[in-house]
Amino acid sequence: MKVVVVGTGYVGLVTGACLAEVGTEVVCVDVDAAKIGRLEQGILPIYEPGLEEIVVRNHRNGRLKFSTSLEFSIPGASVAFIAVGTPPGEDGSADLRYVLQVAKEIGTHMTGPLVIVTKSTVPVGTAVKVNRAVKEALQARGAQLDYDVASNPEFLKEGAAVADFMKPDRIVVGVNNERAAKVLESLYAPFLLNGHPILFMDVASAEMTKYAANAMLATKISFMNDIAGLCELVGADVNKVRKGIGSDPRIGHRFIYPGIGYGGSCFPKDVKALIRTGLEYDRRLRILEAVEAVNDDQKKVMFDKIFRHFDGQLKNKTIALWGLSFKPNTDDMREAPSLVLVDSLLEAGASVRVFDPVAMVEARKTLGDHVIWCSDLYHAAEGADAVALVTEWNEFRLPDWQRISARVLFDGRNIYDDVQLHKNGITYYGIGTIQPTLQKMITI
Ligand SMILES: NC(=O)c1ccc[n+]([C@@H]2O[C@H](COP(=O)([O-])OP(=O)(O)OC[C@H]3O[C@@H](n4cnc5c(N)ncnc54)[C@H](O)[C@@H]3O)[C@@H](O)[C@H]2O)c1
Ligand SMILES: O=c1ccn([C@@H]2O[C@H](COP(=O)(O)OP(=O)(O)O[C@H]3O[C@H](CO)[C@@H](O)[C@H](O)[C@H]3O)[C@@H](O)[C@H]2O)c(=O)[nH]1
Repeated sequence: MKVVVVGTGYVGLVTGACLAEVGTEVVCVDVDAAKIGRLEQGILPIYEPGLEEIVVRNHRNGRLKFSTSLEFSIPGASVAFIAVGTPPGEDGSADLRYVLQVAKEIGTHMTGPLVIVTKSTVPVGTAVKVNRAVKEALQARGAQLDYDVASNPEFLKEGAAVADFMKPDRIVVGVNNERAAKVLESLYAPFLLNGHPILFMDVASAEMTKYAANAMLATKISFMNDIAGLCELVGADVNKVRKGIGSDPRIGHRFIYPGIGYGGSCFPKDVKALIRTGLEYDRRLRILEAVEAVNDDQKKVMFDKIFRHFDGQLKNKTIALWGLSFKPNTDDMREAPSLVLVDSLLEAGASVRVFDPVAMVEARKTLGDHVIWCSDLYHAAEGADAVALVTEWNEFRLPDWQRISARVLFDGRNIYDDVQLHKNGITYYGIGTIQPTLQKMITI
């Protein structure tokens, strides 16, 4: 089977490479000619563990091709995935212009029967718009070709994208007829060997499933961040509370880690878009409004702790940041909480030294020369008054504290052991853990 994937970002490139890996003939198409040129040479536009290997291997063996031309790529394809961005518009709604542009191009260039699949995250009703755009483009050229429009939202996580795609918990497919279902079932058959299901449903439900999944995960995180804030006030330790509640299988251990707020290209924008869809139907999604508000506040929590610790005097203070990306194992800086923290620190007059294992090139595009770029965690900590752990990269987990002169540590992801840090003479602030002032009171 031949497949065209339009858009070679996180989703499109991973989809194309993983489909090629199991034997499908794939052409990945993108308007960004420089990106396509680099991909042809085996240079990837993003850092994603395991991706380079399968891209290069399948490109070499000829199953994975790259092109800037949908016109030349689409003949002979049975499936066309639309995997372009759906960034938030000014009112928070998903901007569908790229999706509909691609739909129009597909209608303009398709030459035979085709299943057109939206893989981008799109609000309910988008498949209808895609259908209309394809139909109009076909009519404009006087062509009559069979096609179906299906919805197949993607659930991969950045940093684990290849593993998530190769071994999905489930594959959700929204279809209008049996014909499209059969094509997609055979395309995905190699990924279902681990027993996880392909869930067929109507198109609107598939589109909604994606937003509901991300909204639920974001809700779990904001809920825990709210509880973490209360833990600090009452003198409880959220790490213990997390284990205590996670052990109930109805709650589960995953996605209940407090931190400095969720970031990335999905949760913030998808929560916004779902709230917006609610408003279009005159229905306020009050839980999600709170989820978003809690997250906005959570991104400021670490700065507030630093500010209070230094009695509001951050001029002439140097703060070292460990990690910049919105989560480990990615260089994605979209909506990264580190950006909010850096802004606040600079505004308060602090100087900021930063190190991230892979996101520095990407981060430099936003932070420029406003921070001091360092070569590793120890270099970042050199001469710093405090260290702030922002992203829980593995290489930050076991530092040699003897090499760190700063006597205060702000742990934005609760990865360190406060007792061990105290032994090393370091004052420790976690998120939702027992704070130093209260620790002293408890000791007294
Ligand atoms: N990033 C994720 O982890 C993730 C996971 C699941 C779903 N999604 C959703 O998938 C979609 C894509 O996300 P992403 O992070 O891969 O986006 P991205 O911004 O990384 O990549 C989008 C790509 O589409 C290309 N493009 C734009 N218009 C085009 C056109 N007309 N023709 C060809 N190419 C075009 C861009 O050049 C870019 O390379 C979004 O809707 C997103 O919400 C993302
Ligand atoms: O317990 C947790 C889990 C995550 N996070 C934060 O939440 C954000 C998102 O993390 P994660 O979900 O792991 O990464 P994404 O790549 O954004 O993946 C989410 O967004 C994708 C795009 O829609 C979906 O496909 C995935 O299923 C969904 O997990 C990051 O800032 C994390 O630090 C927490 O604060 N606490």
